[in-house]
Amino acid sequence: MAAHMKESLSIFVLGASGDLAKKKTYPSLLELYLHDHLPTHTIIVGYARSPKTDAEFRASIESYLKTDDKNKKTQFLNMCLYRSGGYDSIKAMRAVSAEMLVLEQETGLAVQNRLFYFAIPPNVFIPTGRTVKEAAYSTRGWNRVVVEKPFGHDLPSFNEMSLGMNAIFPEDEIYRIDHYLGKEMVQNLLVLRFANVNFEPVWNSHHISSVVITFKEDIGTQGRGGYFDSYGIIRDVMQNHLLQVLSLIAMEPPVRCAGDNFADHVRDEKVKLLRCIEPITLADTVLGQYVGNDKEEGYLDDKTVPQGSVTPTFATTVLRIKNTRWDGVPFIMKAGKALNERKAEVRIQFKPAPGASHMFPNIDIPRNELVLRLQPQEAMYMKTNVKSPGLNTVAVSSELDLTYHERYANTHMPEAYTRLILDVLHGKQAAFVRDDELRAAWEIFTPLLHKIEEEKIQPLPYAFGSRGPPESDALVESNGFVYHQGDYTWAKSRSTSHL
Ligand SMILES: NC(=O)C1=CN([C@@H]2O[C@H](COP(=O)(O)OP(=O)(O)OC[C@H]3O[C@@H](n4cnc5c(N)ncnc54)[C@H](OP(=O)(O)O)[C@@H]3O)[C@@H](O)[C@H]2O)C=CC1
Ligand SMILES: O=C1O[C@H](COP(=O)(O)O)[C@@H](O)[C@H](O)[C@H]1O
Repeated sequence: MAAHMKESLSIFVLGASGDLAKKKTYPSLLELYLHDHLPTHTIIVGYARSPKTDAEFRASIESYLKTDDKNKKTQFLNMCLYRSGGYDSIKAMRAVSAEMLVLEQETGLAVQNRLFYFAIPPNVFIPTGRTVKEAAYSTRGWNRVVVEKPFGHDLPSFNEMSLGMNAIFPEDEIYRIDHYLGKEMVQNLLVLRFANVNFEPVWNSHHISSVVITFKEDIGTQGRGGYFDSYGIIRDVMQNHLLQVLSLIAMEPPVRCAGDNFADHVRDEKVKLLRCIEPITLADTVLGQYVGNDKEEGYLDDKTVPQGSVTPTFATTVLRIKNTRWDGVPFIMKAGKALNERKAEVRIQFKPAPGASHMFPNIDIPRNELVLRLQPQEAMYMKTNVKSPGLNTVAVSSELDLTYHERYANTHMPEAYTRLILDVLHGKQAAFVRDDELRAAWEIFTPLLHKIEEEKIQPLPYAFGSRGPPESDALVESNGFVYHQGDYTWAKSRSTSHL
């Protein structure tokens, strides 16, 4: 019998009535179901405070479940139950657990695994954790708990949460999701760096002049300003998603990148790297907040944002890694909402080719850049200088280009959450964040966050739909990034630029 038929699985989605559950958790569970990654005997029980019948709950998630296969969608919805109760109610949770036990026992399978997905706000993690542990843990299989950010607000609050969670669950049962670790290009980083001969020799301060990690959204807070305002862009994406990407770009080679028990090899290297990063300073940071125009409202126009808020919706900051490989190479993070485009990318800019300016006098030769575009449309391209084809002898900036949707046109690209939930089912922790990683991450960001908040630093205004405050480009430029003003355009548009 295949392994996934020998064990039953009960998935408890705590906070099932909320936004995250609807938009991410259930659609990813459906994706796993459609691709036959859920055990044959799977039950999904949603749990939250609001009372709803199964039918009402199914109706509330139905429109978020995207598939053309109506039969499968109905079958999936029939697997989804819903029960209500308080997050600290042992009695209510026990009743749900007893009901699940009956269904598990009906399968006749001896191994009964349980996954608890915490799609709930962090202030109820600990009471929920206690309730689940006491009232719903399986005694006949594994138990795994998936938790979502934010993992604290700063170092002291993280330490408090970590103490509370660690008193309930051992580390190998906790899966802290950072969904950026589930993105295709992020998952690709280990293979790209360590399974190729060409990158590792130049992956250091001798050849790389700067690394820019960019996150841009072209929408504002859209009524979610209440949540966003107490976090700001630094906590929302930099301290977690972008720092995870940075860690994988910059860490030393792990002992193993695949096979059994490799998770801690990778996570050990990430922690080691994070501990070499100096706390960020305000002098190395530009903060911005978007203002509206005739079409779009500004941040302060969002009714859910407190009047006069100085929360940054944009930030550029420089991280300095003090180790043998990277000393002197600025790692620049840029992130913002309400900008000119939606994009997440890593841009590794190389130093000028030695002697090139002497050999090609009066020619402005752009820097080589390796660009890893995480979204939209995954791509990896190396901006490379070549002679223009034909009789002409001028140089052109071109690219060695791997565009995923062209090269892997028929490959299914799962959602980040889908890959990560599948890893949980397989007990793989490499793409989840360990407790000590988070502590090291907060150590880098907390002094800056406290300074911004204590001194109420006023962010610079930038227009909705712009590239952010111009002071950001000045900071990036002063850290050695060279923006080539030429007219390079991607070959797709069938034009090239002459140097
Ligand atoms: N396979 C593919 O899909 C490929 C696509 N392309 C496309 O071709 C286009 C050009 O690519 P590329 O040259 O890599 O990217 P861009 O020209 O968009 O950006 C280059 C870098 O310069 C920064 N920048 C942009 N404008 C300025 C400015 N005025 N001052 C200072 N810095 C600036 C950008 O920052 P910021 O992001 O903050 O604006 C970015 O870091 C892009 O649309 C790219 O997606 C190229 C190659 C392959
Ligand atoms: O965690 C978050 O991420 C999203 C961006 O995720 P993406 O996969 O669409 O890039 C961001 O919009 C949100 O503010 C933040 O909390």
